[in-house]
Amino acid sequence: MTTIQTSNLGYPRIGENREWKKALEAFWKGQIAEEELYKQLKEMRLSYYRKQRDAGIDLVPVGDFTAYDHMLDLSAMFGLVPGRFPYAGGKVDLATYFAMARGTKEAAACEMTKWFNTNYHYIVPEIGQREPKLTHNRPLEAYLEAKEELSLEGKPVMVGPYTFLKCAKGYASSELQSLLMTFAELYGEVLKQLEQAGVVWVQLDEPALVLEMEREELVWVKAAYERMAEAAPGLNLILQTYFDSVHMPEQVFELPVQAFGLDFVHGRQGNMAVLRSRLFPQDKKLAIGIIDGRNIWRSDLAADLELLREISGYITPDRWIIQPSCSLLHVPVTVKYEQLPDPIIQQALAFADEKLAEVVVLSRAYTGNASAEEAAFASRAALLRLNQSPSRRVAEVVNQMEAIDQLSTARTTTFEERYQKQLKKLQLPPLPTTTIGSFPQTAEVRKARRQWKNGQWTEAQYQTFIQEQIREWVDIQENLGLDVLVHGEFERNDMVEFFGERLSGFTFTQNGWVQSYGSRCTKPPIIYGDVSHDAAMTLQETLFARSLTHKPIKGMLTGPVTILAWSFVRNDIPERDVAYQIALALREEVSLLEQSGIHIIQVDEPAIRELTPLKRSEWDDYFEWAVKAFKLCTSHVKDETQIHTHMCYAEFHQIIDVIKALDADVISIETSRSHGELIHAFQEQPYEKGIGLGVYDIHSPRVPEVQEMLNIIEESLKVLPPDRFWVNPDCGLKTRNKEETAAALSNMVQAAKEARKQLSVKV
Ligand SMILES: Nc1nc2c(c(=O)[nH]1)N[C@@H](CNc1ccc(C(=O)N[C@@H](CCC(=O)N[C@@H](CCC(=O)N[C@@H](CCC(=O)O)C(=O)O)C(=O)O)C(=O)O)cc1)CN2
Ligand code: MET
Ligand SMILES: [Zn+2]
Repeated sequence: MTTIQTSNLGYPRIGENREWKKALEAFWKGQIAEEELYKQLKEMRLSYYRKQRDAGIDLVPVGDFTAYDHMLDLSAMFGLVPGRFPYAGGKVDLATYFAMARGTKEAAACEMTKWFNTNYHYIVPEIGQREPKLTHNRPLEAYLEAKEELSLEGKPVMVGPYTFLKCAKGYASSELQSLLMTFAELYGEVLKQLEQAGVVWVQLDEPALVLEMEREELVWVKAAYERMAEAAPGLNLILQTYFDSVHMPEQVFELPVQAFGLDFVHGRQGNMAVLRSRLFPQDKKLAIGIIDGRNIWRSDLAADLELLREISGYITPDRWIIQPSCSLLHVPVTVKYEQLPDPIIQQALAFADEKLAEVVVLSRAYTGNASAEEAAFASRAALLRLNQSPSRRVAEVVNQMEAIDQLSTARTTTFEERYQKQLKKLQLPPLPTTTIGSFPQTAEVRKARRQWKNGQWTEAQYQTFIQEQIREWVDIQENLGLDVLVHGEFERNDMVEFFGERLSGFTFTQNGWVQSYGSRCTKPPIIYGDVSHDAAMTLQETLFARSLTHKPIKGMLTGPVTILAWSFVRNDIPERDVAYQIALALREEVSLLEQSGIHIIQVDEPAIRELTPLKRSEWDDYFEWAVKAFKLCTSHVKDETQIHTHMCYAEFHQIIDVIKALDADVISIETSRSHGELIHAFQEQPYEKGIGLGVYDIHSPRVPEVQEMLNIIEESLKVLPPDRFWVNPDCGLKTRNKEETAAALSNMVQAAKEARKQLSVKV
């Protein structure tokens, strides 16, 4: 039998010990120079290539590595520098590149948004401000470097023109067709140069082809790909889709490329149906995404072998490329240094490096290699041990879940009625000001936590330290004149990991970091078993804050859907059931806060939009359980208790109905980077409950002027009810420093006061 080609779609940038993050942040702080940054980045890049090659991967991706984000790399390569940044043309320099990502004093950063249904955020390309041009050939540089330094025949990777444009903003949908042709020329030039350099395979990522697109668009996509194929007729193109099954397979398979990459993990049902209907063209290669690039569990390789056997009935193995389902960007680097408390869980894990090993084992096992076959059965045994582990099932939780329909999922009074009662109790001014929860997680705070976790600090020392932080920031908030205060979340390493650490059913890695945006990483907890509430999680800090002030303190919880979305989740039961389990646990925490006299409780659900299925036809089912989960933990409170929620990075206009269905008394949403679009949405669909539109971007170190925020408030009040409008930043302030935060909040309170004056004049 022939050997089967193996491939990888993309490798994590951050490094085994987050070297990448550390290098970038050192550069931004001025601790290392540009040259040193480049040197370190190059070392990392080459070491990742070596690792992948040594693992036995035939097609090692090049060009996926970045200094911030792969979409921003494309914008820069095409000279798409927004007009507000100075730019003289030519290759975009590093300062401009980072300015687009992070903003400067003079110019606001580019918008950042979720990459499909992941917790990765990309920098949104802005079309129409500067003429697109090919300023340099980035994939070519990466290819040549790998060839020269390592004699590696790399596979250049980039997002394809359709997905690039679908993820961009600044143009009307009527312009898509002509833009596709403009970009086809530019991509064509890139590909031509790659062909001339001797490149064999190029991967063009087109995850947007899994969305339910218009048929017409695919006609345009075809024209664009024909143009690109003409430019580089000798090149082999892999059209790569992921995160779900291709939407219009018949049309997609007509595109002039040499291979199609399909996701057989997250789009298994749809993509297998495509193969079974014999739609896959026999003269193309099939890149089989079979190892899950989105979760950390080992693959059941014995089951994968069975699937491959079925696939061989539709397309012969000499035409296969075996690979992960998507880029490994979404999983941590290696299990090698992990020591989880439960060996059964430890043995069931596979991060990026282990997944590449799985890809190779699978291709060898399929072609009859005995030790690979053995390894395939060992993986099944490891997963079986996990599934049968008694820690997975907790009788009490099972019983609770069975009785779940008896619990309330709706508040007893209408919004109008209870909001009046709440206002009376809370005595707030019009346009009340608040924040989203977290205050700066300074180096000092992180160091304190590390010392406590290492045992260098006692529990008491750490608690005292946290109390000092809370005290300092309650004072600051009072002095600034904010209306609803928070304790600041200093005790939390992360809004999800923190709750995971206090609930049952979760376990943790030491170093399982994943990039979320730019240099920011998260360490998603692992939900391996039934989830339940053990003891109060937030009472101590919240009540301490309350003891320091007469102003209302808002209790802060992370919602069930977000805890689910930002954890690595067991896959032996439906996600919905895990969400309900978390909801039941949070319901208890909400009760504890309420019983302790906390009258405002915020349950953050920033990930509710992220988890929506990519196919709209599956939305209703998802929203039904997502909304139910939220209501399970919030609807049982008294009328006087005000429930807040918060969301960020969402295309809210698509989910306003869902936001309404949550029935939260107040919602705060991020808007500053995409304000206009949202205002427009509220014009069309009025929103009647309490709402705070973020008046400033917290992801940028830039301190906004009073007038800017006043403008946003004024604009918002044209479409939203002034008696229910709140003033707040876009999101939590944990990534900012103290000075920026205090200065920005001071301006925000000022802006709210100005707006109140204008309001009283009008009234
Ligand atoms: N899970 C999650 N997803 C999210 C968000 C979020 O808040 N959480 N927000 C949105 C945006 N994404 C974000 C993701 C990460 C961060 C972030 O601030 N991450 C921190 C890490 C946070 C953390 O877990 N910190 C830990 C560990 C910190 C750490 O690195 N400690 C050092 C030591 C530090 C020292 O001694 O100074 C070490 O272990 O080596 C802690 O505080 O305890 C970072 O990358 O810098 C912010 C936003 C969307 N998705
Ligand atoms: N309460 C959280 C915070 O302020 C909400 C963040 S949403 C990503 O950090
Ligand atoms: Zn947020």
